[in-house]
Amino acid sequence: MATAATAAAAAVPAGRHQHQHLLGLGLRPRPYPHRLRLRASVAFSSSSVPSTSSSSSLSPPAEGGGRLVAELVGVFNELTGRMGEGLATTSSSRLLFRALKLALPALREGDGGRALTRALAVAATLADLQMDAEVMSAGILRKALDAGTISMQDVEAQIGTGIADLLHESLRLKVAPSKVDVLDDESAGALRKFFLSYYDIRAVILELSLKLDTMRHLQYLPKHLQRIKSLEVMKIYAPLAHAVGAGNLSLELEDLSFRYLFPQAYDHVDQWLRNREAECKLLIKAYKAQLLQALKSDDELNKIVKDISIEGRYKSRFSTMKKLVKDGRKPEEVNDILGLRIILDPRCDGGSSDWGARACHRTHEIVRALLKEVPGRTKDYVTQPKRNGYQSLHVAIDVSEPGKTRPLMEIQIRTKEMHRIAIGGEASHSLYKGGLTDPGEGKRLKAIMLAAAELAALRLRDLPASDHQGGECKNQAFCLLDKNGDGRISIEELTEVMEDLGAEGEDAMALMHLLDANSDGSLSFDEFESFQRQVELMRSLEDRDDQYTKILKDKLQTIDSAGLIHFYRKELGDKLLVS
Ligand SMILES: Nc1nc2c(ncn2[C@@H]2O[C@H](COP(=O)(O)OP(=O)(O)OP(=O)(O)O)[C@@H](O)[C@H]2O)c(=O)[nH]1
Ligand SMILES: Nc1ncnc2c1ncn2[C@@H]1O[C@H](COP(=O)(O)OP(=O)(O)OP(=O)(O)O)[C@@H](O)[C@H]1O
Ligand SMILES: [Ca+2]
Ligand SMILES: [Ca+2]
Repeated sequence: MATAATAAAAAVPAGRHQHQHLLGLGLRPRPYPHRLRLRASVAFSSSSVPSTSSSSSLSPPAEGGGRLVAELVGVFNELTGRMGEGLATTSSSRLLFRALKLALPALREGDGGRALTRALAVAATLADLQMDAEVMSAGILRKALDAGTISMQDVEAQIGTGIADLLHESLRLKVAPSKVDVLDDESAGALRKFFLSYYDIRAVILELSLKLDTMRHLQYLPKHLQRIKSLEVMKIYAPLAHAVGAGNLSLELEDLSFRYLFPQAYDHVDQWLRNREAECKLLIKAYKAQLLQALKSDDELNKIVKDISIEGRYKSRFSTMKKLVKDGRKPEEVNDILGLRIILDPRCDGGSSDWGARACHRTHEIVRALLKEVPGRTKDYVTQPKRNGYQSLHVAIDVSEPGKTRPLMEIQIRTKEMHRIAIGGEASHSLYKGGLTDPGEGKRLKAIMLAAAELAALRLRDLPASDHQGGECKNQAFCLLDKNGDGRISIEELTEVMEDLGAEGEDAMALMHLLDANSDGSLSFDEFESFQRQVELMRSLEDRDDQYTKILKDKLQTIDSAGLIHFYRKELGDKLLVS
């Protein structure tokens, strides 16, 4: 309903500052298809140091070698902060630190300065996919290997055979598609199955992340290669990503290849979706908040469920295009451009499925009372499950206002158990969209993934333990630099890491001089932490500047069309308050 939408938009906690920086380094988890922006280097020009940071411990570190250490520490913190819970253990961090020390100097010069940024973005993609440090390190090292700046012997000697094996496996995968002459549906399907059956699943995921990197930089390749690579991605890698459960990665891969394969159609769909995107995303957020509040305050529903969550999404370019060509509908007739999914947790699971059905139907009543349901487009797969076992209740909602037509919104209502089946069971999304046809195959795939994860955990356990035996490490970067574990970073320890990074020995002296606030010739924990804070500050400043520019641009674009000027003012005002 028109007024409900506007009121709900205004009710969203708009000004809440979104800086959930991971260790303050300017990177926060972002869902695809947003690009990751990882800076390869930190700018330490004195002009970017804020006037408030004039104390000696916050003065800028030395150029050259100091900058390299700052970069190593910054990147290391950023990546470990991004890793899934429990994955950044001490031994896995050591591995990542070693890989970064080997790869950073090798990548810094490559590809006009882009090589390092790209390698780090690959590692960040892998972290978002919950991969461990071994796979992330392999991602970074693969980019250095591809650039020809390090050899497999370097990896084996300096990092270890576990990663070298993973890299060998990923290099074997890389050439597999070229062994198939004709990429028709049949051979593409066979190739996808081949990947899943014969390769370490972690190498498959690594290859997918590298493909995403290639696709994000396709503009640098000649046109014919753009087409060939896009076709490969569309036929093999995007469905493969669906099949391994990396749904968001798959959507971005699809959209990128769609863009290069069918530029005109892409432009058409892209423009249509882009024109509505900012407003629709705000509406998704607003309806989500409004619905959650209404559902949580309904007594009858509360008797049946103990928890309610809602997910929202805006439809991707390629997925929309498929709907348009399927039966020639217009974009405004596609009923799930905006999507919400309500997931209910009934108080009584188990035996009586009746609780789940009752919860879904009560939720449907509340939705109906609040929003404008499009007649004849409701599908109740809760009462009548699909043959594959899929259960969910779907309604289409008209979110237009007088004089302002908008795309339709789909609301899916399901219980946690129904959701589990839709995601991983026999009605799984990978079967529904990922090109797998046999349910048994889905199960086997899951088993392979679990086994691979277990193996990875074992391998990491076998790595030599940290030098800091026993004691808890409060700051992983500090502990890795303080090799002898005496609680201070000595000039010898600093020189060693700087030489590994390709800097001169004297640079270590210069950096020590800058950071050693009490001039006792070594870096204490506190001195190191203030250095780290400075690295973080630099990164977040750059990021914030970009962010403000973007916010302003977005807001100015949408203010007229959405008529939500007060909402924007409030949001923008609050954001600018944070300095
Ligand atoms: N995981 C999974 N999701 C499904 C399945 N069937 C439907 N869905 C989800 O439910 C949505 C709507 O499906 P339906 O209600 O069958 O509608 P449709 O025929 O695809 O779309 P319209 O013709 O536009 O109404 C899909 O877009 C999926 O998100 C299934 O078997 N498994
Ligand atoms: N109504 C919805 N609310 C929240 N998430 C949704 C909704 N519909 C789909 N999704 C999720 O969004 C992602 C992209 O789905 P997409 O819209 O491309 O396909 P789909 O809806 O699953 O299938 P179809 O192409 O048949 O519509 C998937 O992870 C899917 O589970
Ligand atoms: Ca859909
Ligand atoms: Ca020491």
